[in-house]
Amino acid sequence: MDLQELRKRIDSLDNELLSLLNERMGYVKAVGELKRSQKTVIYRPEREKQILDRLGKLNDGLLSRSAIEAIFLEIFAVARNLELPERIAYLGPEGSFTHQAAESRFGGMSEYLVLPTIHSIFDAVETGRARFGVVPLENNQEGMVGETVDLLREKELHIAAEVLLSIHFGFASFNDSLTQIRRIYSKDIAFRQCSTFLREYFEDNRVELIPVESTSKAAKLAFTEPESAAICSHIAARLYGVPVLFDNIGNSDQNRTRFLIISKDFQNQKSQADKTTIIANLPNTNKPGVLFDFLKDFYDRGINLTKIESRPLRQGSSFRYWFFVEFEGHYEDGPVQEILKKYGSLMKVLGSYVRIS
Ligand SMILES: C=C(O[C@@H]1C=C(C(=O)O)C=C[C@H]1O)C(=O)O
Repeated sequence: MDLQELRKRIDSLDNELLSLLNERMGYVKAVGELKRSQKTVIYRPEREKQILDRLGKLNDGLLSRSAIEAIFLEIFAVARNLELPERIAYLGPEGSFTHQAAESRFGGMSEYLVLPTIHSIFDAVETGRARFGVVPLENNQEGMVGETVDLLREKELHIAAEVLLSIHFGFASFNDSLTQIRRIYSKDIAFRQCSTFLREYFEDNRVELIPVESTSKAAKLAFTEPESAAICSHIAARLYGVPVLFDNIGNSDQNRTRFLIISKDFQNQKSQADKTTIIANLPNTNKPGVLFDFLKDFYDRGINLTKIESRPLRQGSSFRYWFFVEFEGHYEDGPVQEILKKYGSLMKVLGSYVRIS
């Protein structure tokens, strides 16, 4: 087949794809109307996961699983926008890893609200300025983002979904010679994650490491200030046009961050593989074994705990704690319900959502 013929066939398939996509959107619109009349939520991550799993199994062509996901996640995002355009708030500025996480789920066409702090994202979702918020929860090298965890306990919001993102840092600057650099901007967590690189290249040195709220703000500062550099995402360096001098400078190339999509709603149905997040205020007794008993409740029911983290209660000058707990399963599962009933109001369920591995 010559080029002309190949392109003719591609054109004809594109025509079919377009008409099929429009037909699909017709059904999506009808689903949207049903949801509106039943006052249920638009975003159903568990249904999207089911579609991706089914297509992944069905697929025997040239497309990889991640290619199918990329294409269909964009189709879902466009579909949801057609059902009801929903604004999404994320931790900015543009080009942050949180931006990347938000786009991976809500696509390039959604309306985004870019906010400067995690707190402001919770506020935007709480007041309805945004339907969803995207916030970082934990990094697999550094642990939890305290502000997110504490706000999850404080506010009446829920977790709709989780997103996992590989974090690759670059070193960006207009100065080609490292000796000209006096200041390096980044998030404090990123300085720690790139400590080996910093020690190796700025060992003797007189550089100042200046923490800022986000790595994209760091890129912006590296763009405006001479004698400066940023440790930031590629997407941020590109956004501000700062050349990346060294790529992938993290101590570990297994560096991943887990983000949460928060919303007011709490309606995810069960999928094949769910995770549940709860806040556990354990009974305030001085008796030994309170935490042990709680953990045993999970062990006895064969529920796999995936995380337990203590956080300070901040009650006077005491050293007392509450627990951020995650486990496999849905909050409606019988054994989970037994535990929740046993502890009553001491437990707060933040959400059950599709587990991403
Ligand atoms: C159409 C729906 O709404 C949204 C869009 C989906 C889609 O495009 O297939 C799937 C789930 C929802 O996030 C639905 O719930 O079925």
